[in-house]
Amino acid sequence: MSGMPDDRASCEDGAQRSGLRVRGLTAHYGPVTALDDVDLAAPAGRVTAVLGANGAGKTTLLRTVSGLLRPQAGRVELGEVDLTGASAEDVTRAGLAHVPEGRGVITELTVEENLRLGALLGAARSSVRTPPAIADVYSLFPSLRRREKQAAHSLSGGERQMLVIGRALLSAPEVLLLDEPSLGLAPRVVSRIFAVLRELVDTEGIAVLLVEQNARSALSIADTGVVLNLGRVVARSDAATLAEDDELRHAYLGF
Ligand SMILES: Nc1ncnc2c1ncn2[C@@H]1O[C@H](COP(=O)(O)OP(=O)(O)OP(=O)(O)O)[C@@H](O)[C@H]1O
Repeated sequence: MSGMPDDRASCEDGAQRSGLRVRGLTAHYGPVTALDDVDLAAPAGRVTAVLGANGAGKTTLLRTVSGLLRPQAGRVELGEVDLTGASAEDVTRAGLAHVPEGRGVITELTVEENLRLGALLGAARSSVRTPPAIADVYSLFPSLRRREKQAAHSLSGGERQMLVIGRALLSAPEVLLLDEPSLGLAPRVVSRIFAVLRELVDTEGIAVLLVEQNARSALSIADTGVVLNLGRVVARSDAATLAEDDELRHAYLGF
């Protein structure tokens, strides 16, 4: 893809490490406007939470950023690289990993085989960012190591979520897009996954864009939050300020 950085020097210049930026993003499904002129930034080394009720546009935002849906207007930028309208494959190659809602593991493959798929993508990006080893993912999520030879369909919901996050990390992303990673999981499992994410953001400088209906949990690990309602940004602030805003919490965040 034209303009994509292809060597370490361009990365060190900050071409990608500054994270994700979305400007004026507008997306429709036929007559339904799902995103309306959305601006947001997910900087490197930060967790940015995208919050809002059912139908606010959160999933559409991630699908548009990751190239699954073409926007009607606006721009998606990774550092200085314009990814607007790029294919999902080019977006992944540029360093954006999308973990969709619903735990997209390949159930017939073993845990290790699922992880090897991520490692293939990471190998393709190794001139830009050093990918972790599969052993590193097992260190982050020890329960995956215990099940490395098992088919992914035998995993619990929490383990599946760990597997898809692990697979995404192996692709050596600059930006990790996570759609509802806490959905259906026990609070203890959510805390474990969020703690790992926080550590990765702090140590590796990855940018995380975290879509959550569970606003309270999301704000507990996020640096900043953006609140969507009917496809528009209705609030943005640091996480602590959003968590303390009673009016906003009652109107949009459900806690
Ligand atoms: N495939 C689709 N076709 C038509 N309309 C859609 C489609 N997907 C989403 N929408 C509509 O777009 C709007 C935004 O939906 P979206 O799924 O992005 O919201 P969300 O905030 O992720 O909500 P949820 O948490 O329920 O997934 C909603 O009005 C929804 O009904």
